[in-house]
Amino acid sequence: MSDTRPPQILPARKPSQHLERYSEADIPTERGVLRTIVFKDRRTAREHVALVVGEVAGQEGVPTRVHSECLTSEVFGSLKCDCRQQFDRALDFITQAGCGVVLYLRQEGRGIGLGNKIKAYALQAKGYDTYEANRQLGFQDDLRSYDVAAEMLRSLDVRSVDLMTNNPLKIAGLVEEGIPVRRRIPSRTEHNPHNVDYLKTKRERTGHLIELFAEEDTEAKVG
Ligand SMILES: Nc1nc2c(ncn2[C@@H]2O[C@H](COP(=O)(O)OP(=O)(O)OP(=O)(O)O)[C@@H](O)[C@H]2O)c(=O)[nH]1
Ligand SMILES: [Zn+2]
Repeated sequence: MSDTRPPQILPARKPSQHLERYSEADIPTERGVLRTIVFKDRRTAREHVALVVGEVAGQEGVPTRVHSECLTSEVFGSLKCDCRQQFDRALDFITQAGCGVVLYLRQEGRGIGLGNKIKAYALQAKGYDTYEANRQLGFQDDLRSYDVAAEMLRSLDVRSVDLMTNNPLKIAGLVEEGIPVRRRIPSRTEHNPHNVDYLKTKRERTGHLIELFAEEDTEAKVG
């Protein structure tokens, strides 16, 4: 039977006046070479980064992670969240596939900033969960937006993405900004005594599609 639905017309988008593609270079890393492209947001002066492997321009279904900065886990080794694991998994994936993009967005603490995230952690130590702590500080649960990510992907001429995430709101956010998401690649997360409540809260309150694995499971599988 023929499809009688009208063709889907996507709104024409003007090139961004806010985002400048500022600099790029190849960086050798322990996983291989990452093409590193820095974008500057003129509104906020924030520098966002695209890490690119292989040829992504004009491609459909490019393996992509849209990652939000988490200094505490990525640099300090905090066990309170799963951000570093997700970031490492994404870099593993694109370097092993020989193709893909990891966007590193400077929206620390789901957009509230580092200082406020640490205030939220202090409240969590008193028993508030991750979202209640944000509310206590006068913030919404999640202040992130995906317009910058969409602009970066358009600048790279990525046509559609296979998105590495467990967060349905992230998929919806990108689609809303005009980036077709062909499918979701689940991001495996191991829990520990410090992050298990955080992960369960994300699953219950914002519908994160998290399958919880104990660290021992992974060790058993890897070992
Ligand atoms: N405000 C606040 N931010 C947190 C907390 N724990 C982690 N974050 C931040 O949450 C963000 C996590 O972002 P993502 O890695 O994109 O994770 P996500 O939205 O859960 O989705 P996926 O990882 O894609 O499944 C980072 O910016 C962290 O700094 C917390 O307890 N409070
Ligand atoms: Zn984190």
